[in-house]
Amino acid sequence: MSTPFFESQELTKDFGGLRAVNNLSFHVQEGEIFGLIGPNGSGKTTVFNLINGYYPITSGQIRFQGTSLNGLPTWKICKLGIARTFQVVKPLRRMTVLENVMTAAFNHTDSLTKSREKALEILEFCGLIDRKDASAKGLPLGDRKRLEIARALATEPKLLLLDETMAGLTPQEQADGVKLIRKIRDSGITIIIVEHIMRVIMSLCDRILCINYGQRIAEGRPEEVANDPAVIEAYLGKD
Ligand SMILES: Nc1ncnc2c1ncn2[C@@H]1O[C@H](COP(=O)(O)OP(=O)(O)OP(=O)(O)O)[C@@H](O)[C@H]1O
Repeated sequence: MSTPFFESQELTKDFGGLRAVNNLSFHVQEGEIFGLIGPNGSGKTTVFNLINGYYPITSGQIRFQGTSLNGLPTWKICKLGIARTFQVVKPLRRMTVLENVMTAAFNHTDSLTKSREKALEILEFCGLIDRKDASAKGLPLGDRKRLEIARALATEPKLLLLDETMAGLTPQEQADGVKLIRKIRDSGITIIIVEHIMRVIMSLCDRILCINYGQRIAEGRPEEVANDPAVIEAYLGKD
């Protein structure tokens, strides 16, 4: 059997007495958009924090292109080709949009010229080029979310973890966001996306894993997961 592009095996995370992620196994194929959904507090962001090394794993394994990520620091995981965005976006406020993206581009180069070239290319790709000289602190939310994605892309990931990039956006901004995410995948980057907006998840994902209390409750194609009684119960309750 060939090595999976990304795999989590029996992943578990305890915060004291709270088991936030419980024996969670899944894999992602290269080129997929893979959705991770579940009610509030079900463990989605914690899974991202384990993948990118922000929290140590309690037990289990995470492998990326055959390499174990267990125990690696976040910067090494980023160098291996995994980038993420954060639910609450925090750009470097005193820098411009371009400078923000340049700092991320230094992941692969020491050259100012090359980081600038890379950042300009990414800003063009993300539809932010007209904002390049704007201060990051004054950006409206839609642009701040795009900047967050641009900064992640500038690290040149093979796998991108998107954490609620659509929250708080207008329907038009969401539609533009969906287009951008498809364009990112079409450029050869595999995506795991955490998102509460079901319209977005259903239209984007090849496969979806739904978790509750840190445990798998369903996995499959979007329509299969959306119609799964365990998923409906987790979101809406039993009655
Ligand atoms: N650093 C931490 N210390 C203690 N408990 C934590 C910590 N981080 C998360 N938790 C707990 O772990 C559980 C899972 O939280 P997590 O943020 O991963 O859920 P989530 O599915 O991303 O939620 P949401 O959809 O609301 O963002 C929750 O009960 C949360 O309170």
